[in-house]
Amino acid sequence: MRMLLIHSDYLEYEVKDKALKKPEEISEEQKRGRLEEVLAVFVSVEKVDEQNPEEVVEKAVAEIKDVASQVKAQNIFVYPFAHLSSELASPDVALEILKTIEEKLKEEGFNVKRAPFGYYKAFKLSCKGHPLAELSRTVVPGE
Ligand SMILES: Nc1ncnc2c1ncn2[C@@H]1O[C@H](COS(=O)(=O)NC(=O)[C@@H](N)CO)[C@@H](O)[C@H]1O
Repeated sequence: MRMLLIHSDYLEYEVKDKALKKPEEISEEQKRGRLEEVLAVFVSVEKVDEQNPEEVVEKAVAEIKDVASQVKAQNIFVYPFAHLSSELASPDVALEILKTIEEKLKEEGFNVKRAPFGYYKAFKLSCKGHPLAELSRTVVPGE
């Protein structure tokens, strides 16, 4: 799994068209979203993650918690992003992993939104620009 973490003044998105034949079913409310003072986490779930989804979720949540505590972010945006890797996991596996990351972060007390899966989306992001505002993390099962 590859993650790009951007500490931002805000992240907002608007769903446009379907990017998969069968994208995640979403409500009218989920077609737009915005969070302020947010740690935006762009996530590419990779083929290798299919070997042990539970482990990779655990590692990803630990990394996100670590960065969130460093930048003092309580709001987290989990954003599916298929452009950080050329070895993508299947959509079904990727969606399940992203949903579980969202759930675990909520259990940890964070205010979490997850952007809809399988859609082209317009988004606006305002990176804060401090030294820890742009970070990347890679987690894989087994190592
Ligand atoms: N492995 C993945 N990790 C993260 N997001 C994914 C993954 N696979 C699919 N998605 C989601 O599905 C959308 C489309 O995925 S995609 O791989 O780019 N596929 C396409 O664009 C298809 N139109 C052609 O393959 C992405 O924008 C993202 O929302």
